[in-house]
Amino acid sequence: MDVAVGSTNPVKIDAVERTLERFEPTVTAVDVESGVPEQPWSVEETVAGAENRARRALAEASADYEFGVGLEGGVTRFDGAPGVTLIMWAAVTDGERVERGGGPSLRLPDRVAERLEAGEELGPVMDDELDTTGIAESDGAIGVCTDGLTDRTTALGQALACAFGPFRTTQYE
Ligand SMILES: O=P(O)(O)OP(=O)(O)OP(=O)(O)OC[C@H]1O[C@@H](n2cnc3c(O)ncnc32)[C@H](O)[C@@H]1O
Ligand SMILES: [Mg+2]
Repeated sequence: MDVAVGSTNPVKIDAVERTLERFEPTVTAVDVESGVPEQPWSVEETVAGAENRARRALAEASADYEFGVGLEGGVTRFDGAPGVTLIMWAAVTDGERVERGGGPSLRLPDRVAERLEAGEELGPVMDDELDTTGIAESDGAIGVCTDGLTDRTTALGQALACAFGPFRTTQYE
């Protein structure tokens, strides 16, 4: 099974390889535009980014690729939940159908939220606050903020499972 992923972030490639392991996929990174701002600020923008990445990755891969996958991180304010919440969405397409799945979500620390409100991007803000380099390409904000109870690879993998699963089961027929 050949899968084209619309990102070159190693954490996203890893999430796809690990989650789809039982299908022994060949996973290829395709550098595509998400078509949304670098820091999506709503569910709508985040889902659209995932979908654009999935469609564009499959379109740019060679013809024998079966699935395009898009993973997108975003932030939003949810009615009924305080603060700014980190969200992540996955999209999978086989070229016709598109399925979407959400990942875990988590309230960001207030000092991080304030900088995002001021227009900054989560990855660089986390690196600055934590004195790390490329945290978005390893444990991610979700790894740091959960004290390692989960990490970005696992969290993105959950979103992918929810978007990919419907292609494998007969429940939606
Ligand atoms: O190369 P791409 O695929 O764009 O990878 P990315 O890390 O930039 O990932 P996204 O564009 O999907 O995420 C949008 C922004 O949110 C940041 N982000 C999302 N989840 C994160 C996490 O868990 N930790 C740190 N930054 C995160 C990310 O670095 C971007 O600034
Ligand atoms: Mg990005």
